[in-house]
Amino acid sequence: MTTTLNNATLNNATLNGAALKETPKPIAGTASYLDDRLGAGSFLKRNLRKVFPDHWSFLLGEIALYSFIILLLTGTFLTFWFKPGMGHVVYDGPYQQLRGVTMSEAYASTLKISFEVRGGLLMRQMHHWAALLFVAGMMVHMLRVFFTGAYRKPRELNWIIGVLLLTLALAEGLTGYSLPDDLLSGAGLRITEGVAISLPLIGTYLTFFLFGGEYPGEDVIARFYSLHILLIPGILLALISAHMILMWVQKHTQMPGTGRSNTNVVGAPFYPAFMLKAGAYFLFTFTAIAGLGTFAQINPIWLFGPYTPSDISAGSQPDFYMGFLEGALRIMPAWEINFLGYTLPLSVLIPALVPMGIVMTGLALYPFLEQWVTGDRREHHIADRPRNNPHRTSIGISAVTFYGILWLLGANDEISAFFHIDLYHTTIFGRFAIILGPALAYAITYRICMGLQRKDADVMSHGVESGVIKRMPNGQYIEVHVPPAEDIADHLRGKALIPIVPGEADSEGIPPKGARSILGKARAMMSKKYGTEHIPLEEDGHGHGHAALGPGEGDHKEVH
Ligand code: HEM
Ligand code: HEM
Repeated sequence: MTTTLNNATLNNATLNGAALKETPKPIAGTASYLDDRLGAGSFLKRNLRKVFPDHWSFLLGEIALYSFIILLLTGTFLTFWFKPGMGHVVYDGPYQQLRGVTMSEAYASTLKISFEVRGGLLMRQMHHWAALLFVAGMMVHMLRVFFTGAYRKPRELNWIIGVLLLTLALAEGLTGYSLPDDLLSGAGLRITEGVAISLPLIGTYLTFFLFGGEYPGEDVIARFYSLHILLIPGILLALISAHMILMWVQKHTQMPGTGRSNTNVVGAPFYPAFMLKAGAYFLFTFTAIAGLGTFAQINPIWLFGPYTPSDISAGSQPDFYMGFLEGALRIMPAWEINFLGYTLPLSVLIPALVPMGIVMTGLALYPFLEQWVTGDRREHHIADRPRNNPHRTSIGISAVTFYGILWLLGANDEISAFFHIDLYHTTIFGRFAIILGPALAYAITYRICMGLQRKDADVMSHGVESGVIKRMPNGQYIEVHVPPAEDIADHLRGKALIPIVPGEADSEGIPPKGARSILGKARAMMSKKYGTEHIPLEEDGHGHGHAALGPGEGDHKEVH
C-alpha cells in the first residue's frame, strides 16, 4: 500500500475535521513512515477517530489498568534483587535489630531491597500500594458496570473476562504477599495451608504438592514466585488485552442523554481528546501511587520479623481484598463432622468455599440469570441509571453488604480492642449481621430507588421549583415550577422499561412454552416482580405553580 497517512488522510479521520487539521509534523511524519512499512494508514484512520463517551465513572476501569502497568514496572524492578529461596542465612545487613538472626533468603533479600538497594523501599512500597489500588479500582469498576447494567448483551463475555480478572488478581495478591516470608505473610500462608488441607479427598495431596512436603517445606516461596511473576501476570496481561479489544470492538456504553441512542455513540474522538485525557490520567494515577509509596509506610516487614511457624503476632490482618475470607473464618462456629470415617472441618471448609463461591459464581452468572428472568435478548448500549432497575440495584447492594460485613469481621479483634467490646460479642454480632444485613440493605435500597424514581417522575410531570413565589388574586401563594433543563430531561427520558416474560396464556388460550412447569411459574413470577416495579414518566411539558400556602395564610408572611 502506497497511500501515506498524510495530513489530508488524518483530517478525514476526525469527526469534525478540526481536531487533526493541525497535525504536528513529527506525528504526520511518523504516521507516514509506519504506513509505508506496515500499511497502518487505514487501521489508524478507522481507529483514531473512534468516539468515546464520557462519564466520570468510566475512569474507574482506567485506574485498574494504569495500576497494573505500574505493578509490572515496579515488580520487574523488584525481581532484580528478590531471591525466592527458603535456604537459611544469618542476617548481617545494616538493620541492627535483626543482626545475627537466622532467616530465609527471601526475607533477607526483601530486607536488602528495603535498606540497601537504592530506591528499593520506594519500589516495594509503590508495588504494594499499586496492588491495593489495582484490586480496589477493579472492584469499584465492576460495581459501576453492574449497577449500570453494562454487562448486558453484547458485553456478557467481557463481564466473564472481568470475573476471571478479579479472581486472578486475588491469587496474584496472595502469592505476592507471601513472597517476603515475614511473620505476617507466613500467617497468611498458614491459613492458605489450613484451607487447602481441609478440602475433602484432594486436600492432603494438594498441600504436599504446593509446599513440597510437610508445611512449611522448602519450596513454597519459589513456587509462589513463579506463579506471581510469570504465570498469573501473563494470563492477566492476555485477559486485560482481550478485555480492552472487546471493549473497543463492541464500543463503550453511554449514559442516557441528549441525542444518545442504542445505535450511536456521542463523545470525543480517541485522538486527540481521549488520548490526552488517558495520558494525563495515567500520570495522575502514577503520581498518587508514587506519593503513597513515598509518604505512607506499608508492610514494614522488618518490624514483623522472619517467619517461624510457631509464632503469630496480635492484630495480624491480610491485605484488604482477602479480608472477606478472613472474616468468614472468624465468624464460623467450630463445626466438624465425621463422614465415613473422614473428618470434615466445616469450620474451615464452609468459610473458605462458600463466600468465594457465592461471590464469584453469583457474579459470573448474574448477566445470564437476569436475561433468563426478563427474557431480554436485545442489545444494550445505553447504560441504566441504578434507580431505574431497583431490584438489580438492591441485589447489588445486598451483595456489597454481605461482602462488607465479612470484611469488617476480618478485623473483629481490632474492632473489639478499639471500641472495648468483648471479642465474642463482635463474633456473635457478625453471625446475625451476615444474615440480616443483606436483607435489610435490600429493603432500604429498594425504597430509595423507588423514591428516586418518583422524584424523577415528579420532575418530568411538574417541573422543578424555580424559587419564584407568586401571590394569586385570591391571596394564595404558589411557587412557580419550570420545566427541567433539556439535558436533564433527556437524561431522565433515557429510562428503559424492563421487559417481562409472558406468564399467562395468550388470547387463544395457548400458554407460553414451559410456562406450566414449576420453573416456568417461578420465572414468570420473578420476571413480573423484576420488571413491573417501575414508575412511568409522564411529561407535562410546562411548569406550573404549586400551592405553597393556603388563602389568607400567607398574607402576613414574608416569602423570599
Ligand atoms: C498484577 C498484579 C500484582 C499484584 C496484585 C502484586 C502484589 C504483590 C504484593 C502484595 C507483594 C508484597 C509486597 C511487599 O512485600 O510489600 C508483591 C511482591 C512482589 N511482587 Fe508483585 N504483584 C503483582 C504483579 C507483579 C509482577 C508483574 C511482578 C514481576 C514482574 C511482581 C514481582 C514481585 C516481587 C519480586 C515481589 C517480592 C518483593 C518484595 O516483597 O519486596 N509482582 N507483589
Ligand atoms: C484487571 C482488571 C480490569 C481492567 C484493567 C479493566 C479495564 C476496563 C476499562 C479501561 C474499561 C473501559 C472504561 C470503563 O468502563 O471503565 C472496561 C470496561 C468494561 N469492564 Fe473492565 N477492567 C477490569 C476488570 C473488570 C471486571 C472485574 C469486570 C466485571 C466483572 C469488568 C467488566 C467490564 C465491562 C462489562 C466493560 C464494558 C463496560 C461498558 O461498555 O460500559 N472489568 N474495563
